[in-house]
Amino acid sequence: MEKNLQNELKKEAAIRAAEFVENDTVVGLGTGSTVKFLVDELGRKVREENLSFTGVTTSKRTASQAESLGIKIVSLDSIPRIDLTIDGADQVDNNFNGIKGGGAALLWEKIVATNSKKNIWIVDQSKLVDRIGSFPLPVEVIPFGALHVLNKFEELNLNPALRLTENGKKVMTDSQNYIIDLHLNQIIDPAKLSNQLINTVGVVEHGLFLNVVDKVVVGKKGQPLILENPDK
Ligand SMILES: O=C[C@H](O)[C@H](O)[C@H](O)COP(=O)(O)O
Repeated sequence: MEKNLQNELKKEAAIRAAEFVENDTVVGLGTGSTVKFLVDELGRKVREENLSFTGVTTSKRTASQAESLGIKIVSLDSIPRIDLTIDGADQVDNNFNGIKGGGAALLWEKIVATNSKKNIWIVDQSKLVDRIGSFPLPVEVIPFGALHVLNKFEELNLNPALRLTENGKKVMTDSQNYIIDLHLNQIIDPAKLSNQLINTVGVVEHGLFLNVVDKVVVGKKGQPLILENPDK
């Protein structure tokens, strides 16, 4: 999909999802280019429509954008619950399984998501797929011994690659860990892979988000589509 159109559709989904944010609630704010549009829109609503909510963020990037727009941000441990989290995703299948972490924020995103009463994802239509996996699956690993974890993944034919910045430095997450991307093409059994990964010593978390999302707002030509997860 052409970049400008994709951005337009991301923005459309984000603006539609912002309507789900209610006054006096605690809202988890995800990370990424789609969420950036969401945070802009929520900032506008705070300024122009007196929207009042408390935000919990899933990355330092989102926290600084939100605060610069006048959105009140608190730490996760200072609140008893999150009412709703809105986040992006890299791919979503028909069973509402998703891959997240393209922006290296998967660990905080999963912690915030699993402590939220409701989760909404905002995506453009190009991210809806029959089977997830053509987007590389991010795995967050502890730096100590990371190359041994990489070798184990290699032996399991998971096609791992340590994520590097454009300057060739290792990407560091907000928790100071590394990211290994698994180039799998397709994931036949997401639950099995999820168990396998999380049981590998050195792995902190992975980007398979299974049975997490309640609603997906899809930006598509015409008007956004809202998909409800029947299993939630
Ligand atoms: O780590 C990043 C997150 O999981 C993002 O939500 C995901 O990568 C989607 O990002 P974007 O909205 O930039 O496509």
